[in-house]
Amino acid sequence: DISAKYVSGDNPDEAEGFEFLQTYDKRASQECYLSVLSNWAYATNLTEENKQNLLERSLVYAEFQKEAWKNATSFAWKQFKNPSTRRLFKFLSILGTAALPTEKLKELNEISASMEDTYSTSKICPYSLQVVITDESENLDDDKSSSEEENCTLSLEPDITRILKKSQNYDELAYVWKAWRDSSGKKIRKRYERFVELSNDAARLNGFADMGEMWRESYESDTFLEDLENLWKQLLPLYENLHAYVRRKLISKYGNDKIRPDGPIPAHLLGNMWAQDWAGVQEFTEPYPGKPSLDVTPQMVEQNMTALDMFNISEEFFSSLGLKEMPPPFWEHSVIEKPTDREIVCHASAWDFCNGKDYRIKQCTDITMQDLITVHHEMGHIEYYLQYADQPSLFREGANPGFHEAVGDVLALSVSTPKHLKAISLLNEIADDPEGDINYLYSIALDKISFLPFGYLMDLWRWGIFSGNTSVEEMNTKWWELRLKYQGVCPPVKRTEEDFDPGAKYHIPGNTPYIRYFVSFVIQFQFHKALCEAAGHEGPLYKCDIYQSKEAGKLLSQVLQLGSSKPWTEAMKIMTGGKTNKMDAAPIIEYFDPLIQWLKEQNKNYTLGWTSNDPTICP
Ligand SMILES: CC(=O)N[C@@H](CC(=O)O)C(=O)NC[C@H](CC1(C(=O)N[C@@H](Cc2ccc(O)cc2)C(=O)O)CCCC1)C(=O)O
Ligand SMILES: [Zn+2]
Repeated sequence: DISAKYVSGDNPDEAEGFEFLQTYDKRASQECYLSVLSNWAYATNLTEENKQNLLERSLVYAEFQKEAWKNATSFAWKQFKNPSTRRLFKFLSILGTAALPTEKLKELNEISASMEDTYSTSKICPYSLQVVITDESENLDDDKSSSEEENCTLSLEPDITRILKKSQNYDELAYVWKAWRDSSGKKIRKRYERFVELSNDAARLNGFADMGEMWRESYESDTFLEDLENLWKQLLPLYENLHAYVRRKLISKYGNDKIRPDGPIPAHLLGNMWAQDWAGVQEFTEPYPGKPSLDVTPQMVEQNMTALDMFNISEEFFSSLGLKEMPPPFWEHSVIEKPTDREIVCHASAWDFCNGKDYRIKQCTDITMQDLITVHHEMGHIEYYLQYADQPSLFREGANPGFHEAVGDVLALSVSTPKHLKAISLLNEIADDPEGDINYLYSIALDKISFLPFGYLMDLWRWGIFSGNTSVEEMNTKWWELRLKYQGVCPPVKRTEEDFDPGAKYHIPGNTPYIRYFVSFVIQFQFHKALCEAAGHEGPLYKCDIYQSKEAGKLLSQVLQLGSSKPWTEAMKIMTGGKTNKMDAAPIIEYFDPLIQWLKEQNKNYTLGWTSNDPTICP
């Protein structure tokens, strides 16, 4: 509800505008609830009926939004005196895809739901069967009975994810890497091309040049693109040093006939389907082997930990800071384990049902440390929803999307410390010495530093498509040019324009913008530094654990309660105690400094960086 603080100035139009907002706010929450509920029903049970319900409900919601938009834009809201009222109208004046004529909106939603379905139900055959199912059903050996396909039941989560982490067989990894792309991305290329056209139609109806520009609006900054480029320039040395070290370790494992000492790293060897985090190679590349492992997965399994235990551990961290606990409907309606009786979207997600009561997480939780971190990430979204629940519906968003992505990860930076893991008896012993510290920083770098170029290039690629700088005929070639330029990785098998590798990553068929994660991976260290200072931490930043600090919780809560009621620059100023209102790479560089010095020493006689004259195949 909109409290009296939005009382209008003396302008009669403004008083009427204020009344309109009150009515709108109530209706918006109701319509939002129904829309989210139908979205949830489909995501947790991918049936044709649920898809149809979702598509119908989406059209009803669009009609409501169009109606509200017509009313809102009939006011001269830019002259309104009250800044919050003006801000509410500003948000209302961007209609989004609901601006499309009904037929086009129907087509857009239909394509969106079907791409999500294809991605979420994609399966591949095990390496032992060596059968690659593609549209042309070019089975290597035609007389293989169709029963082969029945054995082809490996899904991304948890099966393929586990293989990519565990297998160290070059050819098996290459097979799985290709088979996944054939069964997911390749199948949606045509639909995605049409999806881009319709998205751009919608963007132009909202007064934007293309959908990329409409997405960037969320950052309310006309220096956003150059700010990002500046951050990347500051972070590239960290990434190059990690890349050079890991490449050397992989060469000694797989042989220098597989990886050039000055070349890109084959993308399938880094323990992750998209090479976006390299935690999977920690075991055999860590600086000081033989130290107690920092991956507590074995202990979690040994203690018979359940998904529910993991959620309770996470909630306890939030409440230890004095933040809000998960409300009863959360525990009642969340789906935290992969069901066995139906197909669902396994990609983890947090949901706000817009009624101030119902909040849920959907996660096919695996009993691993990585998934314990993901639980904190998702619960961070829920905490943000809870903190801004009293804002008007239009302000129930993150200060910017990067803020929303940073909340859970900030807490996870404390949870991951050996000290904390020991405190919750997930680690028996810790190597509390300089070598142990380097191993620890290395394990966090494999999550955070390795991610940076991927977090950046995903939307560099998509903005290029939306703007037309990248033509649809060269989508895959452009993708691999960016993957080479920023990530220094290459495809183990030849890629052509028959393929559509970006489509093999959830956020492309899921149409979720991605630059939010690059922003988050930078600002979460600004937040960590600020919260550690509030908690009275002394010593190196990477040793800080804000657990049980009510002061840290108070500062975080002050920022989260704002939602999107103020520009994110003001929220950043509050978080940093007035130090800055910008994204700043200094805290992440400070955090990893001991590791960077160590890596520079290790790399001093070796080549940094990479070259390749064909981005579409490893040299
Ligand atoms: C209804 C709805 O959609 N809700 C939104 C939240 C909201 O907008 O309110 C939502 O739940 N989005 C899902 C998405 C899931 C994950 C993800 O996609 N992560 C990125 C990048 C990354 C990787 C490592 C990491 O530590 C942090 C981020 C990837 O996996 O590539 C998967 C695991 C982690 C987060 C998410 O939670 O952001
Ligand atoms: Zn998130």
